[in-house]
Amino acid sequence: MNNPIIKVTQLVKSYGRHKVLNNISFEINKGETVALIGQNGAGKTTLFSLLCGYLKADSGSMQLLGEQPGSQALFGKVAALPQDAQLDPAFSIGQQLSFYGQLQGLTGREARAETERVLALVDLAAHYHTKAGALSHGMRKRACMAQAFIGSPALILLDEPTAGLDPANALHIRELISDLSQHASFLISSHNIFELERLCNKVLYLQDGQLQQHNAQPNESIAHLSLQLATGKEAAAINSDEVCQQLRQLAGVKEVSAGRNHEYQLSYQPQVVDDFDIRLLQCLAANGWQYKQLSKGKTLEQQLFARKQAATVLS
Ligand SMILES: Nc1ncnc2c1ncn2[C@@H]1O[C@H](COP(=O)(O)OP(=O)(O)OP(=O)(O)O)[C@@H](O)[C@H]1O
Repeated sequence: MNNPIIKVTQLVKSYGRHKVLNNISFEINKGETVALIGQNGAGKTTLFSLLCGYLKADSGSMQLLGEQPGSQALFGKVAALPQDAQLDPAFSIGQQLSFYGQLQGLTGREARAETERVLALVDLAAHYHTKAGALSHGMRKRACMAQAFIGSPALILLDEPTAGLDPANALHIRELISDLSQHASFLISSHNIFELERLCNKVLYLQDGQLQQHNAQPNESIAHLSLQLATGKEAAAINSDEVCQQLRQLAGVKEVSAGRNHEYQLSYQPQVVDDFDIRLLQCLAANGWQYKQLSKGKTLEQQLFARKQAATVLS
């Protein structure tokens, strides 16, 4: 039997007359790393706050590991990094994280060892005794993240974990999440969909109070290619309708669409021809078109953008 780590059913949350979450339902299973995406104000933090038990829903039900959000039984099993997580500036981060560990039932010695372990994970091992107020914004953020890792929880909720981090630290945190995802399930919100695309195998997309869900895993029966033609002097003469027409004639092609700057998106059935790339390059060469970039796969941005366009057309 499938026992979801998170089960949300027909959840509704309004602020006054503003219905932020309108009857949303979803499940997250053990071992999944799930992205929560949505525009500013879409309701991501509201959903996180509900899951953490900081806010009460108007209606609907939520279960985390079979328990109600905020339940004492979840202490140590579910960890959260809120968007505006803060540490007390007057105390050392080691003291604060150790205290949190002791609240989870660790002895003083165990809590100190655990704090050292999680601070090392986020490259702050040398700052055990540094007061939170003396850390940079990015270091404080990493310290808060370390707190979320204390005690090896089964479910970790991260609201914008890499916002405000420099690229090297953001990469380090992504790698850390990727390593830890072998042992814990993650729900991660971020505006950086490239990072979510690499980390997550499922995407929850909040829009207008509704949730759309889709797998970030590639569909084996349909493959995608992004092609950009060279933008030299001759490129101005390239007729994109003509390019689309020629590409559509290739065996296995399902769909071709033209974007800006001589960019084209192709979807095709890889099982129809096993040398599709070569045939595509032959087609370009035969027409005198040079490619600037050719990349496999469809980015999450393209998937979401396509969904949005479709929704706009339907409405
Ligand atoms: N305490 C509150 N009282 C009234 N309205 C609120 C409150 N908190 C949030 N909202 C509104 O609810 C909507 C969702 O806010 P929320 O912070 O959940 O969005 P978000 O997706 O996290 O946005 P962002 O990406 O900007 O962080 C917004 O329109 C916001 O103005």
